[in-house]
Amino acid sequence: MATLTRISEDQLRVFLDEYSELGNLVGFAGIPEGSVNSNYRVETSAGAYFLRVYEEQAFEGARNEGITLLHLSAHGVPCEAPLLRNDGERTGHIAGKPAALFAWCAGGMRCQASVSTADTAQVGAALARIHVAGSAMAGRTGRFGPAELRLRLDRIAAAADHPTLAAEAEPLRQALDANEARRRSDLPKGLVHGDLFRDNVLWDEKGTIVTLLDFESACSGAFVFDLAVTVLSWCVGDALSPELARAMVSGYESVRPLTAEEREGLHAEACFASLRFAITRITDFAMRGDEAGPRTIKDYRRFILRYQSLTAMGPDGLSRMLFKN
Ligand SMILES: Nc1ncnc2c1ncn2[C@@H]1O[C@H](COP(=O)(O)OP(=O)(O)OP(=O)(O)O)[C@@H](O)[C@H]1O
Ligand SMILES: N[C@@H](CCO)C(=O)O
Repeated sequence: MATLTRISEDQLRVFLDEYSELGNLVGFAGIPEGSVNSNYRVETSAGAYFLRVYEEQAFEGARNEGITLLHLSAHGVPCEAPLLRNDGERTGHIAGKPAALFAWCAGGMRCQASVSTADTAQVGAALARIHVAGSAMAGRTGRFGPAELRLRLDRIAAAADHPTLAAEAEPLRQALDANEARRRSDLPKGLVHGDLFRDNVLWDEKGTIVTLLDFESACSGAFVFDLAVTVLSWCVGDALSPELARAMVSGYESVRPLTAEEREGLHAEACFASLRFAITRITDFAMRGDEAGPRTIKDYRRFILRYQSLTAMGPDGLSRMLFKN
């Protein structure tokens, strides 16, 4: 989340000493994007780097992200593994927190207005590549399952200083409970990214994906849940765009065709994804103060609207929108 952990130059020098061939430290600055971790751009005489200080994960969780990235990048997924340290690890510590250093990836993010069907097709195909490449990996259990979301709802309901937010808790809880009863348990599962939003994909000037970012939420889950997250984050301007969403699904299926069960299960997974992000945006953005300095605030109400529009559309409406047959 921007720069919750402030690091000193001395701490950074000690951290960088654990790597070879990084040259001398030239400068560093916090990055305002991101909601969870403290991120820095670090410049040395050898080049630019991205430093991620993990705010919500113990060392093993952070290390696991590095191992996942190493596996995926070796299997054709456009992503960067953290740099190798002198101790043979890819994760270390700074300011008492787990931390990893990545090559700085030049590339731009898409704003929603500029997203094209060619883009969503590419993102869909890249997501499917993660699913295919990660199918052999034993992903860890996710941190945003229904049980964890209910705990967050308890915190929201108890937020006496945020009465408007507290009032959102009960309807969200009822929606979550009703939707849980509809989710299929027989969907194909494996490693999912879990958070492939527009700010987690960098593009070059020719319109090709440079890298996928932020595998911190990567875990074991239903592939079609991940597809639902990605459709909802890339294909909604004022409303879900049939063209963008169809292109994303067909890009996905060009690499990994969906099963009949996945097509049927997509609506309940999309509703769950909408509730997941509505709830975490309340706890991670709306309920947080400005202790992390300037940062992007993401509006939870946009995901409540997505949930309402999916409910109005129903499973058949979503299928008609996404699938030709
Ligand atoms: N290797 C990299 N090179 C260049 N920029 C990067 C790199 N990794 C991340 N960034 C930039 O930093 C931003 C925040 O990174 P990231 O998404 O990993 O943070 P986060 O705190 O986990 O945020 P969130 O979970 O909200 O996506 C990205 O949106 C991107 O702009
Ligand atoms: N990508 C998430 C934040 C990090 O999980 C969101 O847009 O709510």
